[in-house]
Amino acid sequence: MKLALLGFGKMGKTIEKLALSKGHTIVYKSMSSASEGILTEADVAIEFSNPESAVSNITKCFDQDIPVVCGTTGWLSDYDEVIKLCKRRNGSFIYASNFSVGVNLFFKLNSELAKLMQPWETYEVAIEEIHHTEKKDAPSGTAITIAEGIVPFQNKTGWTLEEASEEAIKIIPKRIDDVKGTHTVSYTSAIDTIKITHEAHSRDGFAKGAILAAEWLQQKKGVFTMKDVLGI
Ligand SMILES: NC(=O)C1=CN([C@@H]2O[C@H](COP(=O)(O)OP(=O)(O)OC[C@H]3O[C@@H](n4cnc5c(N)ncnc54)[C@H](O)[C@@H]3O)[C@@H](O)[C@H]2O)C=CC1
Ligand SMILES: O=C(O)C1=N[C@H](C(=O)O)C[C@H](O)C1
Repeated sequence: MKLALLGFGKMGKTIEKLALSKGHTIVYKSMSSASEGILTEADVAIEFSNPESAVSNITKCFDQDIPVVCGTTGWLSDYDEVIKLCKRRNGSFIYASNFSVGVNLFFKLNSELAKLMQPWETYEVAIEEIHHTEKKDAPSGTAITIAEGIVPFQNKTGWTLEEASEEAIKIIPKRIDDVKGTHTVSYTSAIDTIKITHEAHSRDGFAKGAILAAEWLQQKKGVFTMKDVLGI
């Protein structure tokens, strides 16, 4: 498969390494205004840039009829517009706040736990996310997806970075050195705490999942998620 990498930082470089080892080729790379290669030669584009650049990069791919796998977080206020555009252009698109298989299994576990905890009202749910100090957005996209998985079962309507309320789940973002990504969901009562944690040991899981999504998306039309890719 011929890949375009839109964004060539920590994730772009990890994806390049693992894609080459699977026999794929990189025909285009972009780092802000600088780019090398020809975008239209790509079978699929993988977009990991920053919250300000994601929408214009995705649009550029739709304009040139190139399927897009997007992992950039922090741009979701524009998600509905991007989906409408994808449908208008008959494009191909997958966004995931986290492409790692482990985190996608964790999302399922999180929803199951939220369902199990539903009748036990003395427990207060909270989410903690820890990432490296270069991370631009807070809370992490993954923490937002985790909150969305809890909301239907815990009589909440959303999340907050402030104090927890009747309606909102508290998310606590922490930034520490080179932490790759650790997410913990806790249910705390006066008596005890129940916790589940996913801890990424490297960026390889995110990159492998994004490549798997690109392989899956090639030749397909429409808007998909990692649930479609993994069949879970
Ligand atoms: N969905 C997932 O599984 C994961 C998502 N992420 C997200 O991916 C994004 C990138 O993460 P990192 O690679 O760690 O960041 P990074 O800061 O190391 O790399 C971003 C790169 O994008 C480049 N860039 C800036 N403007 C650009 C533009 N207009 N077009 C193309 N490239 C541009 C920068 O020069 C930089 O090299 C972040 O939003 C992060 O939260 C990170 C890891 C996993
Ligand atoms: O910026 C990162 O590094 C990560 N970002 C994603 C997020 O915001 O959830 C995924 C992963 O946790 C690493």
